[in-house]
Amino acid sequence: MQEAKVAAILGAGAWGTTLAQLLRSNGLEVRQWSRRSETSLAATLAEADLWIMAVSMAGLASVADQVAALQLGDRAIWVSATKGLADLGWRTPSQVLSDRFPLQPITVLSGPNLSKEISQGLPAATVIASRDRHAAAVVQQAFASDRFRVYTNRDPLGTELGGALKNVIAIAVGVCDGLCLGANARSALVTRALAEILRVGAYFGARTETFFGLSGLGDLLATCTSPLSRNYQVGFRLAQGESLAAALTAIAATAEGVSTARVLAQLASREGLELPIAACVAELLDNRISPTTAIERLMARDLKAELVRENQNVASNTLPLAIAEPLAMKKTYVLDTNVLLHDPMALFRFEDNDLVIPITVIEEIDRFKKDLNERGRNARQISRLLDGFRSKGHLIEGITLDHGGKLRVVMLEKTFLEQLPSGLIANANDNAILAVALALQQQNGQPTILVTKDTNLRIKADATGLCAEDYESDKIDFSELYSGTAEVYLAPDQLQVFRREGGLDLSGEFFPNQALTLVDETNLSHTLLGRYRASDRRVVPLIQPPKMGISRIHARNREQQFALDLLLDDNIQLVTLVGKAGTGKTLLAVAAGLHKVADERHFSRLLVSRPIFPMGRDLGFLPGDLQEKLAPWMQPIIDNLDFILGGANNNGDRPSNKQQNYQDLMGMNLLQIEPLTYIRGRSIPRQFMIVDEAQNLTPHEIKTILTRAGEGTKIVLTGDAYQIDNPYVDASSNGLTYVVEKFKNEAIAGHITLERGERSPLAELSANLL
Ligand SMILES: NC(=O)C1=CN([C@@H]2O[C@H](COP(=O)(O)OP(=O)(O)OC[C@H]3O[C@@H](n4cnc5c(N)ncnc54)[C@H](O)[C@@H]3O)[C@@H](O)[C@H]2O)C=CC1
Ligand SMILES: O=C(CO)COP(=O)(O)O
Repeated sequence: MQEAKVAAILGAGAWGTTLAQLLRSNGLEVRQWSRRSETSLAATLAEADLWIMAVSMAGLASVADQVAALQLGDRAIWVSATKGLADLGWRTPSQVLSDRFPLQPITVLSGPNLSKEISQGLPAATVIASRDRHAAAVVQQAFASDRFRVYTNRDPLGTELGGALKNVIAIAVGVCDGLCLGANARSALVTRALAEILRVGAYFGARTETFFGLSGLGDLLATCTSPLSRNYQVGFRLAQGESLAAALTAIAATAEGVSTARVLAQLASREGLELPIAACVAELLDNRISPTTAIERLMARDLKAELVRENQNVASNTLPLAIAEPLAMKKTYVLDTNVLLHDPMALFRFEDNDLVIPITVIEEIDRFKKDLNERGRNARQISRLLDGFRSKGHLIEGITLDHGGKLRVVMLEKTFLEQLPSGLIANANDNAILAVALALQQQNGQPTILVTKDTNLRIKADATGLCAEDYESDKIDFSELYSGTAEVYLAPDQLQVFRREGGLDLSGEFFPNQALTLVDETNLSHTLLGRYRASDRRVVPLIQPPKMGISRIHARNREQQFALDLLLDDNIQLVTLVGKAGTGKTLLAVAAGLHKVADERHFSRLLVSRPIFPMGRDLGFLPGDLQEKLAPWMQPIIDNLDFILGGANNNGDRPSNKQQNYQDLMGMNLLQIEPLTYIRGRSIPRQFMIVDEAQNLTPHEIKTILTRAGEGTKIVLTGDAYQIDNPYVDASSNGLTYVVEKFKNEAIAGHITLERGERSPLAELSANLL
């Protein structure tokens, strides 16, 4: 891990100065700039490892523009320490930065951090949030000390929203305290404010959990309970009868809540979000209501329930009980054919909401019921389920599902089609489904949502004013996918113990078989590699491949070493390798499989398979026998086998005497290469099975394969979640992603995400850019 040595801080107010103090005491060279300083912006930023933005929101975009104009390259890591929300486009500070510096790593620093306490040396904790784990770790190291505890987080958006929104609430609480309304009122205000913050977070797509962390609840508590908060002081002074201008002059510093309240009021009125506290604060700041009226208005709101389940289609069982306004009404979800064909159990995943299946969907499902593939099986399962429901009543009238929602089949009426915009052809099935959903929306008192995996139908729905959603109940947040690796910082003597004793007890929280890089905390370039053994909570060394390599293949980077370790361990029955093209995932899997089958004879056969989805345009009719027809799809596997068996070394050089070829191995029954379709339905004992391109499978299809594993079989799933040819899955909903998440707690499974391309600089750049 790179270590930050020089930091440039933009902004010389209370926060910028405190951050400079923290970094200097950690031994970093710190340069500070403000709009009034003599040193130039360019000189401040040049060669610095960290660029820290600590100016007020009002100045952030213009300072960022000045930096961008300097064109200083994209090496430095940005740290955004500003807490606010831009009035144009409701952008957060880090989003304003990433608009201008798309190639630079961007991190957010936010938490309960009243600068005065920190500058006095009192203990505090904060969060460094970033999608870029490496950048977050560098910034974490730079700031962390025995009085400033730094946590990382992967939700910069939620982290920033928590920091920006609590400023508005601090003004409200300042008013409440200024009016001497007591502790009960203050607690009620802060708690209901959290509901408001959650609502804004949900609107922007931030993670709910983040708002219960340091940058959310933590900062809310700090700012709403300390008179050191400038925002709180503004509210307090307003309650005393001071004007806003007088209050701001008195505090002589930035109170971001003033502009953020106005931005939120705008957001609430334009987007229909219910943000009563922010709206009252905005009116109060603009002198449109008095402090007393603001409080009265909040108290006089409609009576309602406190806790509600978020009624959402999206993995709702994983959402905590959210403190949110009741969504009062049930929703009607109209299901498209592809949703049911993708997951017949979708019928049970919409909680107590009502479900509608247009008759066109039933007709479409009927067409697939004879298919001998996954889709056919799902079609038959839906028919069986619906047939079973008939015992509960007439489907046309609606039957009540176990969760309390109603399910009904709706006929297509002529009048429905007549309501479609004239540009849409009335006899297309998609449009018939759209017509039913639109008609229900008009008839229904409750919100109506079309659920479809067809992007174009969602666009059409949008264009006709109908709300549409993807079906997401089996989606995993791909950006949050478990990587299988972690870094652990240890004292030098612990590393010595690990080396000497072949293992070390570890106290942290790790997943079984997680690959660990043990870093010497006194010398970050000194590292050792190991794997976490959950049974006795120890990190143990990786399996050492023979000097000759595995089928003459050598790991070229750390992730490949981790992958080989999992592939070579016979106790691990399921290995998942995710990585873009050129990271070596298939090559390593095939090399390990050949080694295990041909050299160690641990498995009776290497079975390599991939689902058949044409890349790009379908090749159409192909001449030849079955093997010849399938050759284009299986060729990438054959290329890997040729590479290994041809004896090529990692540099592509081949020795003159050619080794066995893959046909010899097939002749000896040690190797089988088959499309996945032929493998279903079999039991697969004592085989080393590789399913390549597993990202093209649905979760259900992968389940079918894994449940076929016989005694002594090892299954390796490889794939690239960004290269999906199956139109009904995406990076988050495909079977490979699903398996990685579902198996991460299991001792018989291991996963590695390979990031580094090893094919060629061109292949690496193309995989990243295109
Ligand atoms: N003071 C604190 O305890 C903390 C503050 N923050 C955030 O850090 C940011 C800065 O806060 P403070 O340093 O406390 O405020 P401050 O009022 O003490 O300093 C503001 C800084 O921003 C600069 N600035 C303001 N308007 C500008 C413009 N139009 N163009 C260029 N520069 C401009 C000022 O020159 C000054 O350097 C705010 O977003 C605040 O919410 C975050 C955590 C803690
Ligand atoms: O963000 C802060 C504490 O975390 C500082 O709050 P004030 O800007 O209200 O002083």
